[in-house]
Amino acid sequence: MALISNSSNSLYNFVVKDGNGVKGLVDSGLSQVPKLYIQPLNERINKVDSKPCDMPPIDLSKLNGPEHEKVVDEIVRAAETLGFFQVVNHCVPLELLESLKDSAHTFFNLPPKEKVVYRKSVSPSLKMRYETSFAPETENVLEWKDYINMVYSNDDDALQYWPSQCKEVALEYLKLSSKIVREMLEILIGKLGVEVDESKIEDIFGLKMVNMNYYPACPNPELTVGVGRHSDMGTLTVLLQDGIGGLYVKTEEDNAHGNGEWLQILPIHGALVINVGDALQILSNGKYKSSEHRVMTPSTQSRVSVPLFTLPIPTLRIGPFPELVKKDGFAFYRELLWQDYMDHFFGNPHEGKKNLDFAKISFS
Ligand SMILES: O=C(O)CCC(=O)C(=O)O
Ligand SMILES: [Fe+2]
Repeated sequence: MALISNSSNSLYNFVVKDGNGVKGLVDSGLSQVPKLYIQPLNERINKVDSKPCDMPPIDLSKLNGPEHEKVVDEIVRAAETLGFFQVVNHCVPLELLESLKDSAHTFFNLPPKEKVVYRKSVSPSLKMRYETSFAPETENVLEWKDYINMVYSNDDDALQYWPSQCKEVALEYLKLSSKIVREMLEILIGKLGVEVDESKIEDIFGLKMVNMNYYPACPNPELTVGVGRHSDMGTLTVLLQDGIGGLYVKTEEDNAHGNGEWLQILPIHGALVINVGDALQILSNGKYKSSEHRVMTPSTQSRVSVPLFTLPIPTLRIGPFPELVKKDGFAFYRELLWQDYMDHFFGNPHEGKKNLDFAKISFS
């Protein structure tokens, strides 16, 4: 076991540079959270100030029956208000969801030397990265999370570069949950009343990546955050969370679901969480909401979650759909190259929905 001195610098090196992650820190026999992880008061998550989200999960199997229109309305309404909803009776088998959670635990329980080979600086491919926190180079306080990021380009690369502990299940999950994204996008874009051709829809969610997030149990969970306030950058995210809980979403002021409050997205066995990202908020000229969310650190058991992020392809120019701008009379967002938005997003620590300012048109 490595000895960690109290200096922030050597702690940073141990966790970030040497690739031991928060998991390595916890395994070193930590009884108190180091300063590097203590959040300022306004960023800490207080369970008492939040309530559970009471929106029932949406049954996707009903899209194929007489209640089709009702389910479509539920999806559209959820995307317009909270920007988050849960779905059940989807196409991803429950056994696959279980295997995904198991394989996430298996990967993060590997000894550090087997994980560090995937650090950005040494990984044989940028298609697989093992990281900790979100942007440790620019954050004053680190997030209590390790994760892997598996970017999809083709099956062969995925099977070559993604870790053996999870590559097959992650690939299967990516394919099946991409079908859900496609179906949701057809519904959501269809209801905007705009005509978008087939190839453009493909490009709008053509960049796909599966992450596995690992939040070790923390001795002082109330002082830390698992993930700080942020919105997802892309088009739609499909998220598998385990049964531990801790995902909180902020309602906008005067929202159907609350008034600037934090709601917990309670775990539902077999359900997947779907949420709108910044790209879809921009494309829909603000009609669909990319909500601010964050994750509380677990206290007794480690938590895992597995998001599929879908994003526009980097070479696509993204802006509100022209027919919508015509209908609305103005554009809330400028058109931009998607690669530029991604560079902006990854260059800054999490700070709520601030990234969207990069695309917003100022009316003052
Ligand atoms: O772990 C979770 O429940 C959510 C994680 C998340 O928001 C993200 O990875 O963007
Ligand atoms: Fe997120």
